[in-house]
Amino acid sequence: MTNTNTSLILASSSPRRRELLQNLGTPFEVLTSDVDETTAPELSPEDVVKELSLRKAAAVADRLTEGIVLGSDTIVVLNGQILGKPMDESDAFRMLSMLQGQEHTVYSGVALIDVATKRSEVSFSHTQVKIRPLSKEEINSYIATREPMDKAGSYAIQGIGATIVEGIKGDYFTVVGLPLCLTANMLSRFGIVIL
Ligand SMILES: Cc1cn([C@H]2C[C@H](O)[C@@H](COP(=O)(O)OP(=O)(O)OP(=O)(O)O)O2)c(=O)[nH]c1=O
Repeated sequence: MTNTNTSLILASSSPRRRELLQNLGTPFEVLTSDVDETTAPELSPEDVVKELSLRKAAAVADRLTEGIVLGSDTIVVLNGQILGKPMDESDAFRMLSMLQGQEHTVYSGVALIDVATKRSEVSFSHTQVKIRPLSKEEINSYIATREPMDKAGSYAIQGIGATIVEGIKGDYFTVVGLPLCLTANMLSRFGIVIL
């Protein structure tokens, strides 16, 4: 049963998140806002993605009078170090050099805000990803495709980056940027029932 009376708003400029949310088959609008993505250095990875997901949802919810707003955030964590989106090509090279031959964890947060009641819920999911060993030439060729430039950790599992991922433990969609099983579960508590 799909509830079409409750309007869903995706607070994201990420084309990946839009495509991922379309998989659920429920209608939604996209609204974006600029939020400061800096967080306190002592925060754990799960608290970082939860805080930023809520911040993104709240920035859009503040402009509305009703609807359910969804915000999300994705980070890559290697040995306790958080890798966000690369600033430039040399930053992407630095990240991919660190990630190659290693296992890391991708965290994605999900926040929902009911604008009318101000009720909110925030959660996260994490997935382990193993990147195969890469030569400097391979890293440079990958950066030359431009694919790494707007992705957390400087790779995209759903693109050419699929050729550098040896395997994952956990939910694939968490790596791409929106944990769909978790999102559907949360949406059901806000009146948007997918199945
Ligand atoms: C690890 C990984 C990340 N990503 C992307 C998902 C996110 O778009 C991006 C992480 O940056 P985010 O800051 O989470 O999101 P965003 O700035 O792209 O979009 P918005 O804040 O407006 O919602 O990295 C992939 O597409 N594939 C991957 O394999």
